[in-house]
Amino acid sequence: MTQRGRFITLEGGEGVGKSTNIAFVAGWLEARGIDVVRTREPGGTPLAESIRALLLSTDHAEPLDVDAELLLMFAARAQHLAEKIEPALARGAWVVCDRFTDATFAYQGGGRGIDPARIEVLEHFVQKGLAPDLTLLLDMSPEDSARRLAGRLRSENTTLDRFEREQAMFFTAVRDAYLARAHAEPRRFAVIDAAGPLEVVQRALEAVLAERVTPWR
Ligand SMILES: Nc1ncnc2c1ncn2[C@@H]1O[C@H](COP(=O)(O)OP(=O)(O)O)[C@@H](O)[C@H]1O
Ligand SMILES: Cc1cn([C@H]2C[C@H](O)[C@@H](COP(=O)(O)OP(=O)(O)O)O2)c(=O)[nH]c1=O
Repeated sequence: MTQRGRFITLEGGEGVGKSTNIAFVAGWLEARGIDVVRTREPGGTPLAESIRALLLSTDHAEPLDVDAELLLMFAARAQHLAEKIEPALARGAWVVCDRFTDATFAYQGGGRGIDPARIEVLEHFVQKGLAPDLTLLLDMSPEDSARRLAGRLRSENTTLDRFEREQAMFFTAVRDAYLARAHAEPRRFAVIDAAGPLEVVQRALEAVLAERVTPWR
């Protein structure tokens, strides 16, 4: 029987380096012969990416209700799990995902102020017990990440999405919620200081992967 794959997630605030480092994590695993599926949330399948577009859009005249936002996150997640994550894990591939449910607890829980107990109800309903095996939390102060985001905006000439338009207080609450979750589940989480130069961040990631992943093989 094929051994089920492992599920690794990358988390953190805006501009902490998740997209940059997901390639590094996937490459590290692939170099060790692991079949890796790289994906992201919200999104990861065509339909879930359509829900993502709706969630990030600033084109609607009416505000998006916070519960509607929460339900759309989980609707995208249900689709992503059914179409991509579960089949990949079942065939023995490892899934490396840019954000997952910890982001919901951080953004919709910490940022928007939704009671975490209500988020847990949806977590159980949609995930039916599935949880990441390892979560790499890239941690950085909201001030530093705002500076990085500003740099990216200048170089790529893009506009801010619906979340990126939030105020500093929102991002502080997001960070605090992430750190509280990492503190509560130290065996699943590894917190990595993301404020340093890329080589330093990647050396820290490599150390965590060597320590946590090697015993699984
Ligand atoms: N350690 C680092 N030091 C400096 N700049 C970085 C570092 N990691 C990523 N960046 C840059 O910061 C910006 C945001 O990184 P990105 O990977 O897109 O973050 P995220 O996916 O978390 O939003 C990009 O312009 C990226 O090149
Ligand atoms: C997965 C997820 C993302 N989000 C938000 C965080 C991000 O602002 C946005 C899109 O994620 P992402 O593309 O990772 O943003 P960035 O690369 O700018 O850091 O969706 C939630 O609010 N809840 C969730 O459950």
